[in-house]
Amino acid sequence: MIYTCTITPSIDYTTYLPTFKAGALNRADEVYYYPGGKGINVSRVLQRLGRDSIALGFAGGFTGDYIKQFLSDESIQTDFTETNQVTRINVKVKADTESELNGPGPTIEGAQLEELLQKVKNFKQGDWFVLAGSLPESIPSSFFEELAAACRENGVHFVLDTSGSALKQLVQTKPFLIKPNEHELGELFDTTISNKAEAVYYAKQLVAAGLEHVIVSMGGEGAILVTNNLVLTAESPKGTVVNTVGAGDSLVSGFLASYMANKDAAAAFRYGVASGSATAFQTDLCKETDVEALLSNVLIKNFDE
Ligand SMILES: Nc1ncnc2c1ncn2[C@@H]1O[C@H](COP(=O)(O)OP(=O)(O)OP(=O)(O)O)[C@@H](O)[C@H]1O
Ligand SMILES: O=P(O)(O)OC[C@@]1(O)O[C@H](CO)[C@@H](O)[C@@H]1O
Repeated sequence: MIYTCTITPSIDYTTYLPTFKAGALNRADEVYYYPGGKGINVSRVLQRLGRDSIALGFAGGFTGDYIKQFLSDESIQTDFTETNQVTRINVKVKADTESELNGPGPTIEGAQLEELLQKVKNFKQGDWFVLAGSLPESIPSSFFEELAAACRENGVHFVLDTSGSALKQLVQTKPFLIKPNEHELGELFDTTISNKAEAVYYAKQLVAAGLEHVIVSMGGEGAILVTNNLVLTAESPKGTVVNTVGAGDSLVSGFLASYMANKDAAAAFRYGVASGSATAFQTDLCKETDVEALLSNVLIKNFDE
């Protein structure tokens, strides 16, 4: 089974308007209320690609109920730990520029963390655990290290998509896959990454330190993949960008769905990049037919030093 975990879920209140003026009253033409948070997006795309998963994490209040109902309507199993706080609403403004306003994560009590840890300890060999999204500073990083250790002990593949100091700490647990974007990879090495050659240079250091698959996503520029025996670059397909929220999560889902089917990292990389772009080209997350239609437009090359 694949388990996704979103410590800080959200409702993504996604608004479309021609122009946005800070400090003025703006009126949107269209609005959408999607369940969000990176692990939840991964579960939603996996479901669209024909893979079951169980979405874990913390949810509470009327927004938490909305998220659970929405996922249940999409036939996605959930096993959230209930909090007594209202799950955040993240505001996404799609106008002449894209702006985002994300709320803070919840405060989680010790007993609630313990509940999640016990769930992870019960995973079986060959299961997958995708920990994705921001990890509140109020939760000690030792907790996430315990989750990673439980995965290692039970033969569970650990996939990590987070940022900031949490990424710095957890990269040392040598996940099966990490997928930072170029800014997150830059933060990890206290530098700025501005092209694929630089991304490859730093991703190689992570693989040398024991990570199995490092994908660095670079928005409209595509992505790179480094493993022990592959160094690949991908140019993403061209298209009309509508909403890039969740594009990175779609890349992760596409990679995992394909990798589980064929155990072929290069093919999975192509599928992941196509999934990311398919999401960027529509309001909601991609569907399987959108991904299949873009596959041949992803240009994969071996990286030449
Ligand atoms: N403008 C774009 N045109 C085509 N493809 C895109 C575009 N933006 C994103 N993508 C696709 O989606 C993938 C992931 O995008 P990106 O690097 O923006 O992820 P991210 O920063 O993790 O996003 P998020 O956190 O919103 O999920 C890219 O590798 C690419 O395949
Ligand atoms: O605040 P975080 O946890 O870093 O990111 C949360 C978020 O921006 O990421 C997802 C897209 O990847 C959205 O669904 C969600 O609103």
